[in-house]
Amino acid sequence: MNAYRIRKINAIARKGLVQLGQQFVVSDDETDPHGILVRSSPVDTDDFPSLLAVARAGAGVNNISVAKATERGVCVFNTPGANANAVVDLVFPMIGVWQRNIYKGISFCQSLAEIEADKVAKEVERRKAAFRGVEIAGRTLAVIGLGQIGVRLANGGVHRYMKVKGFDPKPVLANIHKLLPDVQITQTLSDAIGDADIVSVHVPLIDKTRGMVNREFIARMKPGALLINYARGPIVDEDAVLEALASGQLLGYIADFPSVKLIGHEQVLLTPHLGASTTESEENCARMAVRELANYLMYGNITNSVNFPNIETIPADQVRTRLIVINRDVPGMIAFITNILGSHQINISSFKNESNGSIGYNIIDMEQDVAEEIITEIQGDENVIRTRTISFAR
Ligand SMILES: NC(=O)c1ccc[n+]([C@@H]2O[C@H](COP(=O)([O-])OP(=O)(O)OC[C@H]3O[C@@H](n4cnc5c(N)ncnc54)[C@H](O)[C@@H]3O)[C@@H](O)[C@H]2O)c1
Ligand SMILES: O=C(O)CC[C@@H](O)C(=O)O
Repeated sequence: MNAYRIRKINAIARKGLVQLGQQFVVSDDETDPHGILVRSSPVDTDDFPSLLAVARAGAGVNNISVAKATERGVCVFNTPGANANAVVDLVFPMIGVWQRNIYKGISFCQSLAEIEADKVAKEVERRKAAFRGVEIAGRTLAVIGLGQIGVRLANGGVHRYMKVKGFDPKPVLANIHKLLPDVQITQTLSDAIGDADIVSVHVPLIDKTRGMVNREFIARMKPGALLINYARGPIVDEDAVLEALASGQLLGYIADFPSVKLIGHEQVLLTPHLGASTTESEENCARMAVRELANYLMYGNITNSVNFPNIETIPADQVRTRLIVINRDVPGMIAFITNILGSHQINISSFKNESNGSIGYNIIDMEQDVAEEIITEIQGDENVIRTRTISFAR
């Protein structure tokens, strides 16, 4: 087999890239890749004719044309949890920076460079009352979105002696099992945010969450609360935030997504999309994304896809051909595929099928070569999105 061509978009940590063996050629400017490794840059999967898969080294996939990818049988991966510690590790310090007026205190200290050395200590004691803050212990934290980040943040709040509430309309059970018992899961959004001093949003950017934090959302919050957005900029309606800051409904807004409207506002603290920017997180994401992509390209196996079901099977020694069939999940597809193979006297040594409710994914192993016409016959069905054969030269 010729090498798989990988296009690397954005900086992907070396500790991940080195996992790619000689079967892969990685470059920043490949125009017709089989696989793409990306972080936050936009990817239109229709731009790449031979594309089989995109691996997002990170959580959010709003920068990738997932719907188009699904229609073309292109698998999209992300790396759940790989950068969650990094985000939580930043949100709590940022709450402290706000609640304790640290950013104002730091710039005050810098201004002391201008005065005489023997007056510095006296000036510090004279002026420090202006930067007195409030503690987070005892305050109520509402976490919206109890996923990989939300659960860690909620538990972190408990460890900081906060009263913690969490809301998620469709949580993943495995995440909920990791919540500390002291976290109160609410049935409604209002129950979570109604009396919270701090509301932190950790949901993906999808159609339903775009502009989710709007005037109505903010009106349901406790007056004078702090709003935090380390999820995505467009989840929050910035005009609504600015109005609420002016009226006192919100005391402050902390976000990872600077915009012209927010920059320079004295009740807004901004970081430059730094949530996942730690050495550990970048390495975790890169390792995970590379493993997912390589396993898909070499074997058709799927772990952590956002548009295809998880499926994994190791080819037995005697297998020569692995046929992958990606189809719309309608009745009769398995019978359709096996009937065609059977009618050509092809013996199937292993057949594995998984569905995510809309896409069916089949891995069919055979101990012989399969003629191109047979694949074309399968591909001819209107519900077959894509076929692919992987040959194992033994
Ligand atoms: N600032 C950064 O650098 C950074 C880093 C990592 C992730 N993120 C963003 O944070 C998001 C969450 O990351 P994660 O790893 O926790 O993802 P996740 O998929 O583990 O969790 C997201 C959770 O949000 C829930 N959810 C969806 N719609 C909701 C709604 N309307 N109300 C409440 N909950 C809702 C989902 O059910 C899920 O449990 C990502 O999609 C990404 O956009 C940003
Ligand atoms: O790659 C990054 O630096 C940010 C990643 C983050 O936004 C995510 O969604 O995981």
